Amino acid sequence: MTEHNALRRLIAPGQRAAATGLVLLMAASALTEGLGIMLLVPLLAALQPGATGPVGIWLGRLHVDPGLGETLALFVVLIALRSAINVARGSAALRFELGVVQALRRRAWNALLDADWRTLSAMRRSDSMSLLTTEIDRTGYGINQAIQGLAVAITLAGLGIAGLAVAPLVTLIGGVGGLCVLLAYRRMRRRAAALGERLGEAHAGLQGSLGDSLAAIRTVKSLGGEARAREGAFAGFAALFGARMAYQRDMGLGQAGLQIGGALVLAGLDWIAAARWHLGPAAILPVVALFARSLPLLGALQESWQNLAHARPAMIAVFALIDRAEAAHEPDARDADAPPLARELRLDRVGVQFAGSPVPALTDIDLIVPAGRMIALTGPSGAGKSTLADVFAGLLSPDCGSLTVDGVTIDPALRRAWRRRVAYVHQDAVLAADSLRENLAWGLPVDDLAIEAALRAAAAEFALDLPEGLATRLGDGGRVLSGGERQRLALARALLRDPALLILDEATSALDADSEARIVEAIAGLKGRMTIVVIGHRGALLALADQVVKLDRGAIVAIDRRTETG
Ligand SMILES: Nc1ncnc2c1ncn2[C@@H]1O[C@H](COP(=O)(O)OP(=O)(O)OP(=O)(O)O)[C@@H](O)[C@H]1O
Repeated sequence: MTEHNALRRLIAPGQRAAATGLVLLMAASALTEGLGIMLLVPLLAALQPGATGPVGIWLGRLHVDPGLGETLALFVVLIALRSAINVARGSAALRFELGVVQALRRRAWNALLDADWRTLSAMRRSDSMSLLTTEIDRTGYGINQAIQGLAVAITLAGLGIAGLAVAPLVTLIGGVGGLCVLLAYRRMRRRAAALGERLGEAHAGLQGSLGDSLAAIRTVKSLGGEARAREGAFAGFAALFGARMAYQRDMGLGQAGLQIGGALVLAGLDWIAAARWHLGPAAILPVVALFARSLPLLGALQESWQNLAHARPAMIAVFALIDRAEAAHEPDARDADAPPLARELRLDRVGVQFAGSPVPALTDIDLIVPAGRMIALTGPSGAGKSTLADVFAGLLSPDCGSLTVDGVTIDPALRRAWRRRVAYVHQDAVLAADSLRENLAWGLPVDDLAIEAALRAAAAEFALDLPEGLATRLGDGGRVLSGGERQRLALARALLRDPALLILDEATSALDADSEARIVEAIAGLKGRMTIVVIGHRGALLALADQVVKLDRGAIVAIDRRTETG
């Protein structure tokens, strides 16, 4: 993807008007700058009568002969106007940049939230984090540099026009020289892109290493893994340091070359203009002013372009994430309604194979779960229990075969609607750094009475005794709960959704005997009110099930029917 393509994708149609306004402000600023340089001619003429130049000749033809006072006053007005335009340009540029970044973040986050589970589960969390945070920030920086580069290019064009009026030949030579310099720096911009890629990798690596260590900080400490965690993070810090320094060195060298080369060209041109062409001060001084102003601008243009090239890999990576997630978009299903699970849940010849895996996770699964019954999935680790539960939950669409509810196939258009009827309690109950009430309601409009009833049904009454009740803050920095307490809260959260299908993945794995007995009792109370799928090896839960389905290597190897399920 070229800079141009990346930028075109960045500027959403809604932001085109803002972009046009910004370019107009830049043009106005450049115009005042060019006029300022042109004013040097009447100023010099007022100071030294008889000094002319093309501008002086034009003014003569127009019968305009401003005096010193008028010229100086015009100067001040022009500078004041330019300052006002630049203030407006600065805030318009920032608003535009932040608008683009915000739109990009929203789009990327929406794309991730709406992507199907198979795609999401194959993504590395730290990569997505790095893209959503640092890489989008770098993209914003790239936009900022593109804006600055454009402003500089427009100013240079304004100065060029003024130069053509003041000293056409010298300006033409200078302009061609400037273009050659920009072309000569192409290799440097390519290097900047390569270093930008290195910086992106360093960011992602560091985020991965820090994220992994922080997520497992308990294990790190209990297994004495601090040295390993330190080494991993320090290697990430060093990679980041190296990538930043290498780029800075390149930038410094590039700018030094440009300044030295520019000074040589300026000196040469001035010498030719004075010694060979015998031009007077009215012609030479504006040219000197023009070059003295243009040279740093040329440097700034090259710098912005180089910075843009450096940020380009981040833009490409962000768009790759968006494209991947958008390609896996699940249909909205806001208006769709899934069957209520009044009769049965059925799997017909279901098969699942994950990308990159040589063997299928599930093969030829035929299973019927009558509504209101409870089945347990058992089998050795890796047998496919969680994968099968994901298919039941409508998280994973099978590669072959079908999931039907009351005879209706849950196709991609119905998958989200079906998930609204399902509550899934996972092995690791996730609690956010928020109040107990928010953690349970999770956006659902439920009152405190409903929350208390769900807590009781999930054998989680302990939560009602917390000093601040439902307002107690949990999670990071909040109240620390035991694994068993967290799982019971997760069950309460699931029950609040009044699901037609409740799936419990190793829901009692973190519980002590007493808590397990309480949760088993809670689940026994739920039997008949909803259809329940449990994954687990524990005897007490298995004893509750109407069917125990044993899986091995992705296939059903035995079904033990405890009650009449037909
Ligand atoms: N997102 C994924 N990508 C690739 N392979 C996967 C993915 N999820 C699961 N698998 C593979 O599919 C197989 C079944 O995994 P699954 O998690 O369903 O087993 P399980 O019976 O639930 O195991 P456990 O009891 O250890 O949780 C395993 O070989 C696993 O490595």
